[in-house]
Amino acid sequence: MTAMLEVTGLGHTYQAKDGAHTAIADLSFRVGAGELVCVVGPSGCGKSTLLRTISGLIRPSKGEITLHGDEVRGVPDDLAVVFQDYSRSLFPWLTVQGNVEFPLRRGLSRAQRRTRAAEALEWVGLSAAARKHPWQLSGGMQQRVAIARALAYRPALLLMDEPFASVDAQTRFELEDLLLKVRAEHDTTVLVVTHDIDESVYLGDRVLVLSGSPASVVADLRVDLPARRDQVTTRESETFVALRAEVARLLNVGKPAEDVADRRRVDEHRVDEHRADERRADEHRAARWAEAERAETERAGLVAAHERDDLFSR
Ligand SMILES: Nc1ncnc2c1ncn2[C@@H]1O[C@H](COP(=O)(O)OP(=O)(O)OP(=O)(O)O)[C@@H](O)[C@H]1O
Repeated sequence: MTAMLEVTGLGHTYQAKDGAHTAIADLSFRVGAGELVCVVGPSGCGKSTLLRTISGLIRPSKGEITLHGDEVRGVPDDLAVVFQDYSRSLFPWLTVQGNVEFPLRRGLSRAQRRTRAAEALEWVGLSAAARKHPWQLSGGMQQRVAIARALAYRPALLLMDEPFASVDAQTRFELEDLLLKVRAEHDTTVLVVTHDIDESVYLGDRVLVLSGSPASVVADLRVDLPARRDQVTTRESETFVALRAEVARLLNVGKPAEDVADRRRVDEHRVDEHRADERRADEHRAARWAEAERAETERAGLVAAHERDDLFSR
C-alpha cells in the first residue's frame, strides 16, 4: 500500500519558561492510502503535539513528515482536521450549509460549493438541517456538521483529535458508525487520536499505541476484524476482546496515578497550547477567508471591467 503519510524519526521539544520539555522522543510510522489508523496513548504523552506537527501548525524539532511524498512545511492544503470541540469550531453566524461551504471558498465556484456542501451533508444525514444554525442543533449533529465540513473539502488526509469525546455514549456509537460508513464509501485516509481503547479497536485498521511522555511507538497492532463492523456483535467477538485487552496491557491501564504536581503541570501546558492552537487555526482560516474575498473582489472587478469594455466596444 502506498504511504499517504510518513512520519520518520519525529521528535519535538517545547521550550517553556521552566525549561525544555520533550513531548515526543522518536516516532516513526506510515499510514497507507485509504487506511484508518487510531492513535492511543496515556494522557499527556504527546498525541496532540503529534497532530499539530502533522497538520503543520508547529514545526517539529527533529525528523520528517511527508504527505504523499511532499514534506509538510506549514498547513497542507489537502488536509482537514476535526477537533473535539465542535461548538467552537463551527461559526455560529453561518448556517449549516454556510459552515460546510466555508473552507471551499478558495478555488471553487459558488455552484460547485453548493453541490459539494449538499453532498457532504447528505453523507452525514443532515440534508434537512442545511438552513439551520449550529446552535439549533444537538451536540452530535454539530459534530456531524464538523465532519461534513471536513469531508466536503475532500482532503487527502483527515485528522481527528478526540472527535467523539464530547458527546453521549449513544451518539458516540452513531458517529463511529458514520465515520466507518463514510470512510468505506469514499476511501478516505484517516488518523484518529482517541483516549477510548474500545473505540480505537472498533474503528481502526491499525492501532498505534504510544508510550508515556515523551512519546514513542510501543506497538503497531493490526486489527483483524471484518471491514463491516457492528456495535454489538463486533464488540462481543473474541478478536475484539483480545485486542482491547492487549491495548490496555500495553498502556499499562490500572497502574497507580501519576504524581499530582506533574499532572497539574501537564494540564496547565495543555490549556495554553489549546488556546494557541485555536488562535492559529482561526488566523489560518481568516487568512484563507481574506484571500478568497480578495480573489472574489478581483474577479468581480474583472467581470465588471469586461462588461464595461464590451459596452464601450459595441
Ligand atoms: N507549549 C508547551 N510547552 C511546554 N510543554 C508542553 C507544551 N505543550 C504541551 N506540552 C507538554 O508536552 C507533553 C505532551 O502534550 P500533548 O498535549 O501533546 O499530550 P496529549 O497526549 O495530547 O495529552 P492528552 O491525551 O491529555 O490530550 C505534555 O507533557 C505537556 O505538558
